[in-house]
Amino acid sequence: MSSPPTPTLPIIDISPFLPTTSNSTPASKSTSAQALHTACHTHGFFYLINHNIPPTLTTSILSLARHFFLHSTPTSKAHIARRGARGWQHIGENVTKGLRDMHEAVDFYREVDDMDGMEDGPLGGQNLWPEEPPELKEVFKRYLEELLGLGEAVVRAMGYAFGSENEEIFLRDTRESFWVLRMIGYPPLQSTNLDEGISCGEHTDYGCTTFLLADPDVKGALQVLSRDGGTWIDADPIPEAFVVNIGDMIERWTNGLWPSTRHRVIHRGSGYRVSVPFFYEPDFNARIKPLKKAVEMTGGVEKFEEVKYGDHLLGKIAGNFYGGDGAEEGIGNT
Ligand SMILES: O=C(O)CCC(=O)C(=O)O
Ligand SMILES: [Fe+2]
Repeated sequence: MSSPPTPTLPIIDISPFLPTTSNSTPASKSTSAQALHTACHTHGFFYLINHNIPPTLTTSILSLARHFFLHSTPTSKAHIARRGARGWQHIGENVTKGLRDMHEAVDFYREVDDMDGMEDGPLGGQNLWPEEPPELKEVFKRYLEELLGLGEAVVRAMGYAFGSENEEIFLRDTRESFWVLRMIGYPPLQSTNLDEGISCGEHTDYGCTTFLLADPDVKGALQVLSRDGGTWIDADPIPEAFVVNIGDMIERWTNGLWPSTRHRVIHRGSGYRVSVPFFYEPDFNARIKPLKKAVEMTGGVEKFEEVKYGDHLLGKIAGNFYGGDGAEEGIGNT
C-alpha cells in the first residue's frame, strides 16, 4: 500500500484560536502562531487544518458552483452579467498582465449602504445572485458567515505571532472586512502556449488572507512561486484543509517580513475545474502601514507608505476590467 505524497506547503492547526475551542492555552496558541509565522515568512501559502468548517458545507459549495457553471442556461448567466465589479464574468473577461484569463467567475462583495459617494463606482450596488441552482444564495451566505469567523481566527493568530499582547493588531482593521467571495470555473486549456491563454495569470492577492476551496479531483493546477523565484510548487488540495495565502496588505503591515506570494493557475486536465476563494480583507477605509513591531523586526526602516485599502482595491479592479494601473502590475485577486 503506498502512502499519500507529502504536501510541500506547511500545515497550520488553527484550533487554538477558534472561539469553539475550550481548551486552548497560551502554549497551544504560541505553537500555532509560531508555525504560522514561519509559514508566512517562508512561503506565504499554507494548508489550514482543524478549522471546524463542516465538510458537508464545503462539498455543497463546490457542487453548487459547478452546477451554476455547467448547467445554468446562457440566459440566466447573462442575467447576472457583471455590473461594476459584482456579478458574472465570461471566459476571457478578466485580464492579468494584459493577457486574458481562461476562466469564468462570479464575484460577491460586502454590501455597504453608505459608501461615501461610491454608489456609482464599481463597488456600488447589490450582489447579483444566480437564480440556479435555487439554494446557492442561501448556502453561500451561510458559508460566508463561517468564513468571516475563520478569517478573524487567522488574523488573531497572525497578531499573536507578533507577541500575545498583539493578538488584535490586525483584527482592529478587519472588523468590517470588505470581503470578496468568488466562484471560478476553469475549462481545460486547449493550447500548450500560455501566451494564448492561461487559466489564471501570475499575481499576488490584494488584501489580507485568502481561503481557497478547490476541486479535490484536480491536481497541479494552482502553482505557488517559491520565495527565491526559481520553482513553482503545486498547491494541490488535501482533504478537509483550506489552501490559505497572504495578500499585499499583510506584506505592507509586516514591512515585507511576510511577502504576498505570486501564484497562478494552469489547468490542463480533462475535467472542468471549480474553485471558490474567499478573500478576508481589511475594512474599506482601513489605513494600512507598517506596524511598529514589524519595522523593529526588519531593520528599523519603513519600506512601505500608508495606503487606504479601498483605494488599493479600486486600483486593482480598474486593472482587471478596464486596463488601468493594476493591469501593468499584473497583481490582483485574479
Ligand atoms: O483557483 C485557484 O486555485 C486560485 C484563484 C486565485 O488565485 C484567485 O482568485 O486569486
Ligand atoms: Fe489569487
